[in-house]
Amino acid sequence: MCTGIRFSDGQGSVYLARNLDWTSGYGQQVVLTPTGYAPRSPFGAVPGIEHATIGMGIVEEDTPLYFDCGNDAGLAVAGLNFPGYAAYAPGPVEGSVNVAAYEFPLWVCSQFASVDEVEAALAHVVIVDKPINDKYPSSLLHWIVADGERSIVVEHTSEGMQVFDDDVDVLTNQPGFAWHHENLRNYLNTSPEFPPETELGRARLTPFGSGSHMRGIPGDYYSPSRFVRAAYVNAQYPTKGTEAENVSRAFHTLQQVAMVDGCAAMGSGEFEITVYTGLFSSSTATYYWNTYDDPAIHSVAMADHPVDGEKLVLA
Ligand SMILES: C[C@H](CCC(=O)NCCS(=O)(=O)O)[C@H]1CC[C@H]2[C@@H]3[C@H](O)C[C@@H]4C[C@H](O)CC[C@]4(C)[C@H]3C[C@H](O)[C@]12C
Repeated sequence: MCTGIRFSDGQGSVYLARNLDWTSGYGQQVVLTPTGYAPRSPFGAVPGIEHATIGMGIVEEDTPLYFDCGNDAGLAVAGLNFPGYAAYAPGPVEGSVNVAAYEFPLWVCSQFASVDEVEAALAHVVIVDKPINDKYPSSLLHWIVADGERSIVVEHTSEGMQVFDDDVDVLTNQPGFAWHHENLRNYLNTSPEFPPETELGRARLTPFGSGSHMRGIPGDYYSPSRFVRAAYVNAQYPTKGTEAENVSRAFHTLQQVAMVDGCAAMGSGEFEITVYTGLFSSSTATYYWNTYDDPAIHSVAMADHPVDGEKLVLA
């Protein structure tokens, strides 16, 4: 499973963070796509790199396959599993902008500067089941796209393209975003408040301590439960101004929905873990991450490398 969250520093910067939950990694590393790089876009959706992009991914056929990334204009995107719902066009559709599923994050970050721009462009987009090669068939995903103002969720299903305003700035896995959003109405009773002394019959009852009104927030790893828990924590977290505070915020929030070895098996019997937690900060154009086995937070800033080169940079 995976969880993505977006928040801002209140000064126009975006922080987009995600847990990548799976049984093992794909050999992913931080990849910087500079503006001089010449993409090989199967249907021409990514003719060139307008915005330098940094994020976590792998490189195949000299092409960055991003799991999540952000750009020099303060726009970011993350892809999360959506099997059973995601459905892509079997081939390119004439008259549309045809984006191969694997290049969707690069298309977003290399071409656009804001969520509004992406949303407008999506009206003409078809996502195509065009794998990069035989080794990596198209993944069935949905995406959260975020900037300093807001986020949207992009789902391409048998109904076609659907775009949702994500007013809670969270995404997990199945079912679709609309279901998760409706499900939040089951948790209207939850709040961070400290309850007053209450009378029950002749008894006067006081809380054991803080957290009493959080009871009911689900604690398990199931996708609907992680959505509710991440939405609660992300919404209640106070706005923070500094980079250090916001990095801390992202990792603490995603720790709430991180998967621990041995607790949740997939159909194969293998256990899911949070392989890595990644964060893009537009405030400093920096990608931060840690892994299951190395919880120390590492970072690479765009400024650490030339952003106008021709070659992909593996940081
Ligand atoms: C497995 C990852 C999603 C994790 C997740 O959401 N798990 C949910 C588990 S469950 O179903 O809900 O149980 C996804 C996210 C991004 C994906 C990768 C990116 O899309 C980049 C390439 C795309 C290629 O087509 C396939 C390999 C790949 C390298 C993908 C492998 C895999 O599907 C990734 C790593």
